Amino acid sequence: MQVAVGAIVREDGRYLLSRRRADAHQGGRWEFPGGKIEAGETPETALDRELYEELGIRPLIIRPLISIAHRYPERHVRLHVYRVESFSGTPEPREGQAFDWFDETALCALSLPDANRGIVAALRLPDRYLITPEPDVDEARFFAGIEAALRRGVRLVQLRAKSVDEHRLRLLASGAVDVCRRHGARLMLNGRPELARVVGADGVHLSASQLQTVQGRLDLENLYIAASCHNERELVLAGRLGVDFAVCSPVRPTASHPGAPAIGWLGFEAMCAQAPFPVYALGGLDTTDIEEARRRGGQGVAAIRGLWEGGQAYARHA
Ligand SMILES: Nc1nc2c([nH]c(=O)n2[C@@H]2O[C@H](COP(=O)(O)OP(=O)(O)OP(=O)(O)O)[C@@H](O)[C@H]2O)c(=O)[nH]1
Ligand SMILES: [Mg+2]
Repeated sequence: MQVAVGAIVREDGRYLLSRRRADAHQGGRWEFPGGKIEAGETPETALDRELYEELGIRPLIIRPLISIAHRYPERHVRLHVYRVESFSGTPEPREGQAFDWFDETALCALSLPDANRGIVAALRLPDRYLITPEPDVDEARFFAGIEAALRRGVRLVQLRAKSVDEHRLRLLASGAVDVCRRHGARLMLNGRPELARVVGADGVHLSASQLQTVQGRLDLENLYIAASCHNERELVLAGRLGVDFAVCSPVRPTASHPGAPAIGWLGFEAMCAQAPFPVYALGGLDTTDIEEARRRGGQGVAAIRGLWEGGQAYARHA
C-alpha cells in the first residue's frame, strides 16, 4: 500500500500529529497526517487531498523527506514522507480525530506506528555529516578545524581516528565532545560504544566490519547508532541492528579509499529506497551535492575533505 504522509511544521518548530482512531490499523497511536495514494494520484496530489480531507488545510511548500517501506504483519506499506513547510488554512479535526503540536522532545516520547522511527530520525538530522580527517600530531589545529566547520553550520560530526591508540582516542573524543557541545552539535564516535558513553558522545558510528560482528538489536539507550554501508547486504545488517542512520559509499571514487568500486548516484538511490532510516551519501562529495543526494532519496552528504576547511591541505591522509 502506497501512502502519502506530511510532517507539518509550524514556525516554532513544532510538528502536527493526529491520533489514529482506536479501531484503525495501528489504532490509538499518533501519526503524521496522510493516507493512501489512490489510482491516478502522485504522492504530492494525494498528500494535498488527504491534508484537506483530514485537516482542512492546503500544503503550499513541501519537500521530500524520506521514503520508508515497512512490513506490518497484516500489510506492507510504503510511506512517501514530505516535510510541509507552509500551508494555508487553520488545521481542524475534520474526522473527529485528536491532534496537537509537538516539539522534537515530545515527539520522541510519543507512541508512533513502527514504520515511523525513520521519519523522526530524518526530522532530527541535518543535511550534512562531517567526518574528521585523520588527526595529526597538532591537536590544537585538529580541534580548530572542527570548530571552523561548526562555525560554517555543521551540526553533526563523526570523530574518525583510526591511527591512534585507545588513550589518545579518548582524549581526542573528550575534546571533540566539548567543541561540539559549545556549538549545539552532536558528536558520533567511530569506535566502541563503551568509549562513546564514557566520553559523553551523542552516538556511536559502526564500521561495516563492526556491523558483521554484532548479533541482534543493539540497545544503547539514548545513544544514536550509525553505520557505514557499501552494499544492500550491509544495509540489511544495519536495519537488524536498529541503526538511526547510515552512510553509503563510495558514491564517487575517492582518494581515501582508492580501488573501492563506486556505487554512483543510481546505486545510492537504490540503497535509499531500501533503507527504512535516513542515509547520507559519501565519497568525493561536498555541499554542492546535497541537493542531488536529496533528490535521490537521501538525507544529505557526509564528507571528510568536502566539509573540512581548505579540505586538501589538512586531509592529505584522509
Ligand atoms: N497517515 C499515516 N499513516 C501511517 C503512518 N505510519 C504508518 O505506518 N502508517 C500506515 O499507513 C497506512 C495509511 O493509512 P491511513 O489509514 O491514514 O489511510 P487513509 O487516511 O486513506 O485512511 P482511510 O482508509 O481511513 O480513509 C496505515 O496502514 C497506517 O498504519 C503515519 O505516520 N501516518
Ligand atoms: Mg489517514
